[in-house]
Amino acid sequence: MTPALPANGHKQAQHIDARRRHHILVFVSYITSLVMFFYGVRSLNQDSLLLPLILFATGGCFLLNVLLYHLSQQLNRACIIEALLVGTFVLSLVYQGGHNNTALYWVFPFPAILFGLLGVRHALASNALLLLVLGIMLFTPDLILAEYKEAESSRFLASLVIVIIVCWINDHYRERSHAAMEQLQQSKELQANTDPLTGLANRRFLDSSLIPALEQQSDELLPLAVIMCDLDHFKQLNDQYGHDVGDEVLKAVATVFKQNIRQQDIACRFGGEEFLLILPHTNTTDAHLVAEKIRLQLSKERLNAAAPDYQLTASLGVATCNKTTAFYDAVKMADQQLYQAKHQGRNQVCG
Ligand SMILES: Nc1nc2c(ncn2[C@@H]2O[C@H](COP(=O)(O)OP(=O)(O)OP(=O)(O)O)[C@@H](O)[C@H]2O)c(=O)[nH]1
Repeated sequence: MTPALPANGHKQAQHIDARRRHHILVFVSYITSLVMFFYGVRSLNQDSLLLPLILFATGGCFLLNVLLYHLSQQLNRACIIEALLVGTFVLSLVYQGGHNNTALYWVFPFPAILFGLLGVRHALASNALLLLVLGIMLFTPDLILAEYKEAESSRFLASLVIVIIVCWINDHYRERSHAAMEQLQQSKELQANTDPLTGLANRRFLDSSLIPALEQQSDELLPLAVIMCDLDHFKQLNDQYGHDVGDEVLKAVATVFKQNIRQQDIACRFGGEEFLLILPHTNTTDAHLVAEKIRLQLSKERLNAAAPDYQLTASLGVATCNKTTAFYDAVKMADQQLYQAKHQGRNQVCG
């Protein structure tokens, strides 16, 4: 298996994006309710109570939504409710006309707010819907209380379309550039964690990905078995047939690992001709069986053409780790078992 485990960069990017939406939600909620209450009080001396009612009710809803969000931390739900409130407020304000018929001026910030709260696709759809309903309201004067001049309505709608398109282009390319940067970061991380010769994980992978994963998902990974595997008399192969043949054998060994471990297991090139197999949710007995199977498969590898006199074998040491913090202790133990296997004559499994 090639290194994969947790995508740290992806999680970090998601966290930053959630902070962005959090700040938009909180800012819009408090500032909108403040403005609503201010204009609500100012419009109390009008003949009709409709405007103060719209302003107080919407201000109250914005405030309630943000308070519920602070309690529940349900960002998605709060953003959807906020978007619905924004839509309802815009439509009711345009319907009524607002203070001195200034309702249309207040509509302009809302396309950007919808993009900030909902993400590009949903924001584009809701802005299009808002635009459609506003268009119907403005060009069917009988439907609304307020009176807008035709020239005012058409220019308002034209400039609103421009605002929506600019917001859409901006957010679309912001999302795309973030996705491209994240992909680049992930491929760099993968490259840094991969041994170029065998394509297996390298030692850096253990610290950068496995240890954090062990801390975050210990229930899914523990007990974790480790198998340390070292090829026997590899120096002799190099000396007799050259480094290139040695490299080909290392690649063949990596293939044997990939073919004999599960999807969730990790094969890591630990040193020159030393490999570490990491088997999540595996006890010592099962790990021993896997080690034995791999030992047998390696000894069956035929290198006749490349190295006719060399019989590939390996010595393996097995240990298990039951605690997140004890991973390197288990590696050390597996290494001691490997030393024991070498000492007892090689081509065997200990531990
Ligand atoms: N071809 C090749 N050889 C490597 C690579 N990395 C390490 N080696 C060789 O692996 C050999 C390891 O030799 P030793 O540590 O003496 O071990 P050994 O000959 O396998 O003997 P035992 O482990 O005791 O059975 C050395 O000759 C290293 O040069 C590599 O990337 N490619």
